[in-house]
Amino acid sequence: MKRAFLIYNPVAGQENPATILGDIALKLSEHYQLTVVQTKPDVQPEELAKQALKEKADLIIASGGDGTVGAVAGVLVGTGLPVRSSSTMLRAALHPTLITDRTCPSAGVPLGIVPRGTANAFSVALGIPTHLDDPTGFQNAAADVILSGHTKEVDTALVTTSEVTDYPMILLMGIGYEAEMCDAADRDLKNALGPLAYVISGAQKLLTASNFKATVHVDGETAEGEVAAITVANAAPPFSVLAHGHTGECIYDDGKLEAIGYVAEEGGVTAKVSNVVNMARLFSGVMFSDDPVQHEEKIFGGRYSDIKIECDPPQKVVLDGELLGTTPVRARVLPSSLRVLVPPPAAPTAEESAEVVHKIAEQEGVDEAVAAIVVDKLGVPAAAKVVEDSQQVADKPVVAPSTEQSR
Ligand SMILES: Nc1ncnc2c1ncn2[C@@H]1O[C@H](COP(=O)(O)OP(=O)(O)OP(=O)(O)O)[C@@H](O)[C@H]1O
Repeated sequence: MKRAFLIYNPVAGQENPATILGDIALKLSEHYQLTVVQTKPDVQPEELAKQALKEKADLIIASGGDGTVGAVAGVLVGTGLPVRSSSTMLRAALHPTLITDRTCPSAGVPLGIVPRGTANAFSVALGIPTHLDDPTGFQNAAADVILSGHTKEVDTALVTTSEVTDYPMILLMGIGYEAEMCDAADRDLKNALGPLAYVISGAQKLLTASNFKATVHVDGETAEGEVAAITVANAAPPFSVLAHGHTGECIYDDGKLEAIGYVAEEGGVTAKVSNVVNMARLFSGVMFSDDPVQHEEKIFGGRYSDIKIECDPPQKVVLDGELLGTTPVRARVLPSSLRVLVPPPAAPTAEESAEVVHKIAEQEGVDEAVAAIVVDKLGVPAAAKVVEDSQQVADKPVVAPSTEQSR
């Protein structure tokens, strides 16, 4: 029987861990030789995860908030072979400065997650069910994801501040307003209010928020400016609006980090109030509103693999919801470095299958019966991807060689 370790933080979230984890442990024990261990104020998840690896764990499950999940994930990053998949090798070849020894640590021992925290941002970003999705069926849903064995390789990053070197990041780091907000949302406030704690602490911080000068070095280029907040994100749930940048998408498996700065308006008290009100909406308002947030002119940023940020005056850095240290800070992406158990994709419906068969038949000029055999062999998702890729090639504007030459 394979060995699984369940590492849980008893003080995370608002629910009783025994109720949730008892059922899940029972279900997992039917398939794994399961060891359940609990974090303590002086026994951190990293230590327990390292011990589990020493004991030849085939699977490590983290249960708690993003702090616990991130700490266990950090130990699992790169537990596979130095360079594994062809895409990782390709990225290593394209970005030789990314990792100094020119190898990418690859995903190895898979990470299972039983989200029991306040925000569970990593689980939400990856589509892993949380108790907020389904309070009654949560135990079953969480165990089913783990038992499905379906994994996804995701990027992570290493973050270095004045105080720590190469600290693993799974979600995002915040500098400025967001860092102050997370720092102020303490355990008692989170216990009492849940996710609302971040909104309350955010509101408190609005009163004292101030702008700062930032110098940002990204993939060999440098930019400078006055900002109120900077976010560097690897993965982010939809409600972390700023982390999604101006593209509206934070992609956790593209080998890049989404860096985004909130540009502070020049001016006096009115401008400052307008800044902080906008930030409040960006960070928290969307949790309670369906209104789209208009933030296009307020932000700058892009996707990078290596980001260095210096601030004047130095700013707090919050990483994955916990205070990490102060600027200067550097974040480097580690592409495809963590394997996570996620829900398997939903089986395609009969209509979806028929549509793909129809498109392949049309595109390739073959009979639908022949197309159906191809779709059956490839599987519907892979066949749909073939159709999509050929469509993209067909849609690309073609520049005639004669036009090029005549310029
Ligand atoms: N047994 C324990 N007793 C007290 N504190 C603990 C214990 N185990 C872990 N911690 C602390 O819990 C924090 C991590 O909490 P975690 O992120 O898992 O949950 P959360 O704060 O409820 O969730 P979220 O990050 O979503 O707000 C760390 O600061 C860690 O030191």
